[in-house]
Amino acid sequence: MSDTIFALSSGALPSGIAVVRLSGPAVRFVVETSAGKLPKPRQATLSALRAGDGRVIDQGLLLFFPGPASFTGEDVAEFHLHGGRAVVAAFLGFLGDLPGLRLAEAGEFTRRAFENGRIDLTEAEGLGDLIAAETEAQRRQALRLAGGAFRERAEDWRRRLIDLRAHIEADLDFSDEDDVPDDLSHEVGVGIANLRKEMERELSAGQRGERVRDGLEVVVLGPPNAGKSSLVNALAEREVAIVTDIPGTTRDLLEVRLDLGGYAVLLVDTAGLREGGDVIEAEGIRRGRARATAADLILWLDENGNAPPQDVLALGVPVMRLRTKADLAGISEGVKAVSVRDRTSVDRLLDLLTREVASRLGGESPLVSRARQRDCLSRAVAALRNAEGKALPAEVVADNLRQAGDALGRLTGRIDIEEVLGSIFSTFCIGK
Ligand SMILES: Nc1nc2c(c(=O)[nH]1)N(C=O)[C@@H](CNc1ccc(C(=O)N[C@@H](CCC(=O)O)C(=O)O)cc1)CN2
Ligand SMILES: Nc1nc2c(ncn2[C@@H]2O[C@H](COP(=O)(O)OP(=O)(O)OP(=O)(O)O)[C@@H](O)[C@H]2O)c(=O)[nH]1
Repeated sequence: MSDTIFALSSGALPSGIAVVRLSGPAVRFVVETSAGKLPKPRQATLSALRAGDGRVIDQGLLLFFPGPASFTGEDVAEFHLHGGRAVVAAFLGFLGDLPGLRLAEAGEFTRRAFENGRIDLTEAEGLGDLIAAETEAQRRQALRLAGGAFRERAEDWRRRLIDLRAHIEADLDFSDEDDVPDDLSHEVGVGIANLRKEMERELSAGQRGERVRDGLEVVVLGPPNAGKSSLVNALAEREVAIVTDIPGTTRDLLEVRLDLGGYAVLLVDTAGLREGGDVIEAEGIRRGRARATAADLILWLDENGNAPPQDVLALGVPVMRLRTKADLAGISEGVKAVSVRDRTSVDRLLDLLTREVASRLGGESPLVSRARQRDCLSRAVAALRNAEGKALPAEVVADNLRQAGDALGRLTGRIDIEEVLGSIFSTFCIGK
């Protein structure tokens, strides 16, 4: 029999209310011990909540969700206590002393929901993302995933794969007659190609999905003293980076998270690019370049409005050029100018960046939003491609369709994923 797990599911103490959640076979016993009796299922009930020795810990609301129609599929209870440290400590102490009860690990409630078939792995990932979401686009995307949009899609694909395999079986049965198989194999070929195209569309939308989830990476590059750190501070509206008039001040990479119009952006300040300087600075420059290689956008800053050097352009990353310290010189043509001494110019730049980010990441929330999902779907697509070759033996086609189905099975967690579960759920909060 599994343990009964419990955790403080609400946030930092003290708080107005604190929610302690439990799941498992001992829940009925715990509720009866603490509240005296089981309340009506799913109805908030006010009760004196007692410790094992009968002393009242708090007056709180209690909810009981009998399994299997609960979030985890097991009996679940929630105690809504006053969010004082001593209240919560006393209550958790009471629970910890009961036999068969232990504190939940990170994500363990959701893991049980998954293991009991209440949700699939993409929904679990969506719930994790929903709790981690910091921007509107992240929230929308996570809610769609948590609501089962990807699961439904994957289930539809899987049903169609099974149908196609059934057609092929029929094809094999007809193999001694010459007229029927042609029609069937044409139908099967079209079915496979359609599936593959739909999956490819989701994969390509998923590039956006991963950027929405992880944040679009914008790396600030430019010569020493160009005003990079000053601009990063101005964009972030706080003093995150050290600013001095000494060239070579910034040595390590500095990351700032921005919310631009509901999209997460990771702004990375780097060491000014130059020859010479000490080993620390040189390492900083190396890191800046390396980071820029994988960036989504480079902001190239130069106080004279000069273009970036060839090796920066050669990275193949889109570059936005900015002339800094615009308060010091006249208007320059062609290059956008900004001064941290002129808030209007910084706000204009923020608007410009927001439009750029929105145009890249906007649109309906994609289903694919992390590498694991992309890998599974890519494998399914690869298997379908292998099934599409001309004049392949039916057995080979069928085997590739089976492999595509297995890849979808790993996506939704239906098969063979024990080793990835730990890494997925360990990033969750305790109590989720
Ligand atoms: N107090 C509280 N608020 C919460 C949660 C919770 O567990 N407790 N949630 C937790 O994540 C979210 C809501 N999600 C939930 C999802 C499923 C079930 C549940 O019991 N499902 C049953 C019955 C559904 C029904 O009555 O229609 C089921 O799926 O069979 C409960 C909450 C957000 N807010
Ligand atoms: N007048 C004026 N001075 C600025 C502006 N932006 C930055 N500065 C000054 O330029 C100097 C260098 O600024 P930083 O932001 O440290 O430049 P950086 O590019 O990060 O420098 P490194 O770390 O050396 O690469 C500081 O003295 C800033 O106060 C601006 O818009 N106008």
